[in-house]
Amino acid sequence: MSSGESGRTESASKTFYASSDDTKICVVMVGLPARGKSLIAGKALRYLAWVGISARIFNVGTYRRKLSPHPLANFFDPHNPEGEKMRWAAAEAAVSDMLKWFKESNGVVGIFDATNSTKQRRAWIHKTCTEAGIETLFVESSCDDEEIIMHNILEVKTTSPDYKGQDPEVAAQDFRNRIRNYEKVYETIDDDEKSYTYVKLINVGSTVIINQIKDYLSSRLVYYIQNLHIKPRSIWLSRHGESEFNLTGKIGGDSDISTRGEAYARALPGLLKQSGVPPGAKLTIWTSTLKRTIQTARHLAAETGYDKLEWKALDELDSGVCDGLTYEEIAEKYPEDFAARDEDKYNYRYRGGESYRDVVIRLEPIIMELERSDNIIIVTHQAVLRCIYSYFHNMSQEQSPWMEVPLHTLIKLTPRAYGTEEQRFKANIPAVSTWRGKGSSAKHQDPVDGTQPNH
Ligand SMILES: O=P(O)(O)OC[C@H]1O[C@@](CO)(OP(=O)(O)O)[C@@H](O)[C@@H]1O
Repeated sequence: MSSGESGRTESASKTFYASSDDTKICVVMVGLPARGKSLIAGKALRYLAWVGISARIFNVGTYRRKLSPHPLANFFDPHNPEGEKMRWAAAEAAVSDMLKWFKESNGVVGIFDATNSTKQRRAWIHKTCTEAGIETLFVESSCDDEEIIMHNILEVKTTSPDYKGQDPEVAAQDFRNRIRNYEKVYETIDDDEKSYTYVKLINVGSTVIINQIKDYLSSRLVYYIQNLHIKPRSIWLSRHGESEFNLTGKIGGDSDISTRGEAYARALPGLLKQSGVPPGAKLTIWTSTLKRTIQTARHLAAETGYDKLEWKALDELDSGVCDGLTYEEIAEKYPEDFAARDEDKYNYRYRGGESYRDVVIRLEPIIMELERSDNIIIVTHQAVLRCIYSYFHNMSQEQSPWMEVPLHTLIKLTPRAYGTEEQRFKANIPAVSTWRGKGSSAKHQDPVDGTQPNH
């Protein structure tokens, strides 16, 4: 949009991908138990939700639990007819619900989370989906790293509802026996299935084999999945130190940091250390190309020797014709725009500028790179930080643009098997609050009582 055109709210239904493309995909997870399938499924779901694609997981285990809530390992023995019957019934119920969801809720990506361990089962899913006009993407996760398998057995499976209230040691032993039963019939995806679209992940992220990717959405998904790894690491997020514009309540711009902002920049190396960086860990500093983030990371880079990278994609949301104005001035000059932004902040695009939706789209390569990377500290801006944070915490599009992200605070995120762990470290250096509540055009507002600056 060129500068001067009126700001407008993009249709919320518009997704990241071309709206004319009506591809529907069933992502079929494949793999023995404890191979990280549900972890991959959960991450893919979070990514899809973040880029605005309607997606849902259909976990066959959840359906099976309705028929058999706490089965022992022999339930999964392929020679146990009773168990076999129930497992098929559960798979059929899940597929039937998934097809209904595609049709009635306009779903785009259904993730079919089960072992899908035989060629027969996969052929059935492929045929059922094809008949319904849905493409399939098989994602096989195999793993021969005993340490990873043991970790999955203990950390994930002993917390499964299947073993609720049981001694974790007994549960882990039973779960190992369950795996043995699956191994009796397990067939990896091979040349017999080369007409299928599939991705095979060996030891999550170390080796990837890709076959027959046919459309854009599948290629994005495969690219995302192949970037995943499960090595322990953390991601630190910080806004720049308080800027001269923050002090006067002006938005956007490329101002220097204030004296207090500089104090934060000097405190940042200590704050990062205090947050717990594993000894000898490799860490990279990412900033935007704007002065206030570069100045904030300056001492950190000099004192630690960590590599530093400037990303244009991390620049603050472009506020177009409103750049350099205060919220009060915007409300006065562009009252309709001001109200429209409050009405739907995620989708509202500034005249000649961007919306939060636009920022998410330009941040996609950052997320891909983050998934591939080890420890990263990102020094960026309020709106950009909200978008990145909402990816890790699966925060809704309505909520994320209103989230409070205080200045002079370091956020440490550590991805875990299910969800992201968070710790916050506040530098004891005062700063204004740049948070603004709906309907307000106050220069500085405290999110708690809505009136006080955060000094
Ligand atoms: O979307 P809202 O809530 O307006 O927040 C974004 C604004 O945050 C600010 C501060 O008010 O970012 P920044 O951290 O870069 O200083 C503005 O520059 C930017 O326009």
